[in-house]
Amino acid sequence: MPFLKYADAIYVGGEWEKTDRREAVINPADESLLIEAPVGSARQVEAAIGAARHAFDRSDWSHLPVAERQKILTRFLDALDARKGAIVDMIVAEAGATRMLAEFLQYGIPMKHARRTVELASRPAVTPLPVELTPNAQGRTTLGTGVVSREPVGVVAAISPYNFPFFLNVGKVVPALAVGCTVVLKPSPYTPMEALILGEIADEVGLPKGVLSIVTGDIETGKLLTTDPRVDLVHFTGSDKVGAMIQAQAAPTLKRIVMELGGKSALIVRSDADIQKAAAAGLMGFTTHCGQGCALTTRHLVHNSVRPQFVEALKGMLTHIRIGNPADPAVNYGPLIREVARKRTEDYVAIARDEGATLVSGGKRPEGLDKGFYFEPTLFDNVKNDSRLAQEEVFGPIGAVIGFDDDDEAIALANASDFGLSGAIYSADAGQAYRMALKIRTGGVSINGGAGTMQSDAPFGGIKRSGYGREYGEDGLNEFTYQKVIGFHAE
Ligand SMILES: NC(=O)c1ccc[n+]([C@@H]2O[C@H](COP(=O)([O-])OP(=O)(O)OC[C@H]3O[C@@H](n4cnc5c(N)ncnc54)[C@H](O)[C@@H]3O)[C@@H](O)[C@H]2O)c1
Ligand SMILES: C[N+](C)(C)CC=O
Repeated sequence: MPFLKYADAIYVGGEWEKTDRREAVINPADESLLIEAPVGSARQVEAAIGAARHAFDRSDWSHLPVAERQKILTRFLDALDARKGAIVDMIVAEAGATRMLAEFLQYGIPMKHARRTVELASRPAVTPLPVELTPNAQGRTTLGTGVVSREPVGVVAAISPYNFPFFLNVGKVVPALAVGCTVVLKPSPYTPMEALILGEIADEVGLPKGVLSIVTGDIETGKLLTTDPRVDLVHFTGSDKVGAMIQAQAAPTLKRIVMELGGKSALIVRSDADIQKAAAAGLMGFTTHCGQGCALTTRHLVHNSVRPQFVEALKGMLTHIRIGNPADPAVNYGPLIREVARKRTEDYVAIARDEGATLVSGGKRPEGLDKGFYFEPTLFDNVKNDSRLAQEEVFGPIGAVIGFDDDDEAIALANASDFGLSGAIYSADAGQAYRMALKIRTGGVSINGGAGTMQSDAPFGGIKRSGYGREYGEDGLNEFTYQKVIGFHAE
């Protein structure tokens, strides 16, 4: 399938450069070869950083009037929309997302966020300080005032994971460029195409050379980007384990970092909840993208009085799952990304059984699907919150049902996690759900199916091992800036 114009080259400083190394990228649905993707060399990665540094320091991008950057970025987003069909096909083939997920969540939402980000870039970048009268050394009063100016932080190394590749690449590149930063983007080696296509679009719309480079590779490329003194900010999305490595790698050069990491979020179902709606949310919480979502609610905390109904309802809904090749529009549940992820999920089934949890449904490779990295949606009941299944991020399709007896216990269980990314509450008493949401230590909580952090103006991010910093909305934009005070003096 000819997804890319330059499938054998990476985008360095505005030029397409062939690489010495190539690595196979396979389709997780059938293990077929998609492309022999280019892998950047250390020299090429260093050249991309150099080009970004030069483009930033020359200042013609960061000092452009914001309206000019907005025009270029709107052309950039329009050009992406013109290739939407091909990009959606790419996400289906490379990330294994079902067609519907690829179209609406993996493509549609980030494009909506990106257009809003471009609009928000014209927020006032300079705000006045109030006038202040201060006695000086001679006892005379001086007039203190000035402005606070938001400046682009500089060169950004954007590092993204495989599960929502287009979403997260666009979510890093667009706000960084909108405020005047320059960017070197490194995607996951499993999903390089959703990044390389951004280079083609940059070329097409005439983004100045060096403002955006796309380099490919894995750990070595990532290490170069996070240790090079010419990089000012690392904007990382991925696992907490790699996040911790990056924090250490970036420490000697004291880089700023934004970390969007993993989660083990709780769905709380109160006794007065609409059980059908809560079970539908529970289903989405571990089956969406085969469980490969950071903000999914994989821990289902259910009031013991309604737990049997919840589990039954969920079990019934699982019968509507159509597993198969996600390119087929009738399929609503695809594969995991690689065999290592499939095997890890299988291992957690064994761990959960050893821990005494009750297997309700799933637990193995689906029959008749021997090629591809498929795993049945798997539900466990009677899970203990301090078990490994409840505490560790599986990043595969396993839901864990845990009982509780009152709201305080539900809040305590939700918070008894090293992660703190998202959460959800179902209850007929929205006021009580809101009071509970205020006590839950995560970056966001959705009540009765509210859009929560998936809105374009809502800051997205976590606390604890889910990371720090925010994406999207004004706070997301501000992560790519620093504040400078310019003071005036008048006698
Ligand atoms: N919070 C969020 O917004 C969010 C969104 C999507 C995924 N995630 C998380 O991402 C993880 C799944 O994605 P993954 O398996 O691709 O993550 P990962 O952490 O294994 O890899 C992420 C990226 O880091 C790179 N990398 C690996 N080692 C590196 C190093 N030492 N230095 C620099 N870069 C390095 C990888 O090549 C990849 O591009 C899950 O934990 C998931 O929760 C978080
Ligand atoms: C990108 N997002 C937040 C939709 C899903 C994370 O894996």
